[in-house]
Amino acid sequence: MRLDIVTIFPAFFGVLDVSLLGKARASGLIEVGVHDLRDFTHDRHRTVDDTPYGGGAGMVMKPEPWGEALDSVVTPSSVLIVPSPAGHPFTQATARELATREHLVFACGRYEGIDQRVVEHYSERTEVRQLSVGDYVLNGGEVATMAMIEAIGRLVPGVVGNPESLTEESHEDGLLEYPSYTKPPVWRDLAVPEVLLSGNHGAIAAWRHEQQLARTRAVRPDLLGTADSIEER
Ligand SMILES: Nc1c(O)cccc1[N+](=O)[O-]
Repeated sequence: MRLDIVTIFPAFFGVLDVSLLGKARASGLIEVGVHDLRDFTHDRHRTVDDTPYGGGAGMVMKPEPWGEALDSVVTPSSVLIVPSPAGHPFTQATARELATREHLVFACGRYEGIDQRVVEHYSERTEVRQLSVGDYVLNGGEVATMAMIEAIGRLVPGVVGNPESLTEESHEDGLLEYPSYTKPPVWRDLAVPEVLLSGNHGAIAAWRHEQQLARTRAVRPDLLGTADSIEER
């Protein structure tokens, strides 16, 4: 998989050289290119924004630098991802789907966003996905891009050492994950649930599933379907 990121803050993505994704890059499983949008400007001030047509507060990112920057990386087989509060929700299912694609390009907008014609132009040439990581306001697309890259990158085959660890996580099966415990068996008078020490794998699996259901009902009832489908889970 190759990732290309276009941003006015390229240094923000230095963190991609460490941790899991750093290893994935070193092993060649994931290639990453970070591109400074200002390198695609031609004026002395390296201008990337201007005032909005129709008035209003803030500035809008100009289409010209974006066109030159994206032309340098986007191909017909790319997926151009534009993080946006107005985007479709980015979920674990989205991450799983995007982890199967060969080339993802992330366009990190700032200010009031990118001139809409950029999305319109590239929608004629490749797959464009406007995606949101949450219903709150960020100053730009960089944090959202990092979250998406982490969620997607860890699902690329070979990135996570033990693929088993990917199957028992929140949202993988539509439920929140069960609580986890490790040694010591008692800590500050708090004991690990007996069933986990029983060695009875069937009872442990049943307890964990019930914990998933209880947590999901309590914290994220929106993830559950109708009442009967809850019982089926
Ligand atoms: N929420 C938000 C934003 O305010 C700005 C850029 C991207 C996002 N997002 O992906 O959710």
